[in-house]
Amino acid sequence: MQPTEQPTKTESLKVAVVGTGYVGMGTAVMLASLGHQVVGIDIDQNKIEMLRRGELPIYEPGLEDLLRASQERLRWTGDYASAIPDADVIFICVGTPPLPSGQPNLRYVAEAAQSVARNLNGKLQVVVNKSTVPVGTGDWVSRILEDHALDYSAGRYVVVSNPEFLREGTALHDSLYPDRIVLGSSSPEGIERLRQLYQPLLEQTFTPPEGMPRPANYTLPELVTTSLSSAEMIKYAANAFLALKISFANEIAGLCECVDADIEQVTHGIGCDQRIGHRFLSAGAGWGGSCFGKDTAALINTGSEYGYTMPILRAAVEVNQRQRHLVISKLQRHLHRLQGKRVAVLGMAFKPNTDDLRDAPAHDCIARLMDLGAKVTVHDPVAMPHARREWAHLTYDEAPTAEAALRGADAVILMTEWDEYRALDWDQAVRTMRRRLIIDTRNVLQQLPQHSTVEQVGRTTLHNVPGNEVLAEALA
Ligand SMILES: NC(=O)c1ccc[n+]([C@@H]2O[C@H](COP(=O)([O-])OP(=O)(O)OC[C@H]3O[C@@H](n4cnc5c(N)ncnc54)[C@H](O)[C@@H]3O)[C@@H](O)[C@H]2O)c1
Ligand SMILES: O=c1ccn([C@@H]2O[C@H](COP(=O)(O)OP(=O)(O)O[C@H]3O[C@H](CO)[C@@H](O)[C@H](O)[C@H]3O)[C@@H](O)[C@H]2O)c(=O)[nH]1
Repeated sequence: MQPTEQPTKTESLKVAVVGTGYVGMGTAVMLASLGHQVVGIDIDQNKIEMLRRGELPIYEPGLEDLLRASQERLRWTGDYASAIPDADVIFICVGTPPLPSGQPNLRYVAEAAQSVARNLNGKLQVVVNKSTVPVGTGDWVSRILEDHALDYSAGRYVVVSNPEFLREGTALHDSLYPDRIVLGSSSPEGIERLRQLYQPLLEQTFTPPEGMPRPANYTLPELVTTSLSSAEMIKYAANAFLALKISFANEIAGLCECVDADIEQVTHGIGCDQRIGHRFLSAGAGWGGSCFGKDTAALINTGSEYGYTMPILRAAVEVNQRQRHLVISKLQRHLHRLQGKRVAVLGMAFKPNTDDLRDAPAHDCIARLMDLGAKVTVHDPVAMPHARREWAHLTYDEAPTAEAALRGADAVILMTEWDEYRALDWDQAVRTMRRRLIIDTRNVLQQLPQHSTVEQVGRTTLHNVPGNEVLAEALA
């Protein structure tokens, strides 16, 4: 490493981001917002065309405006040769979806690394792995670079693991205001270059983009530097712990239902202990999304490779599966046989503010309702078009609004806590239902609609306001 090759502290760096999914988009827009010159690369030409038009291929509130605002420092391409040779730092942000075995599919990482390798420029370039990958993958990526670089000279490029902790729906916010930045590498030069890249974040010297102010109580992020393998492990351990925390709340919620305690009161009470904290203790239909299921499976699988069992993590997964089934049990408790019953499902995305359907609890719920012969009507504020493609194997009717979904229904299952559903005039909406039964799997409803029965998670009370004859009949 020649000292002259290291960009100066204040210099804006040239960055290539490989993969323009949630993480690639978040990373690219964040780095452009910090003043770096960024090129995003994807093999999906449709995505590139959309991005060039200033349109987002993903749903993320507020991101489209910020994408347009940083347009002059951002460009998009499908051509590695036009992006990699110039880059000081290259981020690999491609998907690592689960294989049936639980192992993540590393095919996209391998292909991306090979394409990067063929376009390296022979000077010091830092290849950063941001995809979530099993421990040891960073070393493997180094070998791929060695094997495929046209002009390999040892030490000219280095690999750093920089795991990503953003959440979907708040990708850019989480990228700009992180709790920590983890950098794992055996290369001091690699760490130093990334420290320079992230300097505006670490010291919060950038001007917050419009519409995304710095949170009032925000404290500067910690820079955590580790070995490559520790950084890779930090990512999995963090997700596993969060999943575990939710599963723990769900397990306690089930017991609350047995003993007539209220999970909302219980989690508030335990969360006040700063050692525990309030976050990620919301009981509900269980966790889903593209990460928790995939990453817990991958960690358990890594354990198996070493003959090491992970009983706590296995239990967290088991509790999560049970939680999804409980939704239907609650419905059956009231409606018994579901054959021919009309059930409205509000919310398909795995959580609000995203159209991502990966491992969404709503999927299992709809599939089970279909198996049991129920007629399903769904509504989601943004995910329905996506579901037409992704969930073509499921049979359901779409409703244009939540109110329309409830009309004539024997029950409604609130699966995703979109604000729109919180704001719904429930009193009015339930009047159009055949039976006023609400399965609120996210404990959203604060006030009970008139003459209705509301089942929540971790709360035993059956809210049956007298006067609803149809409901009384159904319960008889
Ligand atoms: N989604 C999240 O919230 C999140 C958060 C933290 C970490 N992660 C991890 O980050 C990684 C990416 O996740 P994501 O949700 O952004 O994935 P994604 O599936 O949304 O996007 C991946 C993108 O990579 C592109 N791609 C695939 N192979 C390519 C190649 N050879 N060259 C260029 N582009 C290629 C795809 O076309 C796609 O656009 C995963 O490992 C994931 O576990 C995801
Ligand atoms: O108290 C809670 C919090 C979340 N969830 C559910 O947990 C899942 C995941 O939610 P969240 O963590 O907000 O979404 P993701 O975008 O999947 O983000 C997780 O996964 C990412 C990918 O690895 C990480 O980067 C993030 O740090 C990690 O929070 C969703 O189904 C939520 O409904 C609950 O049931 N209860």
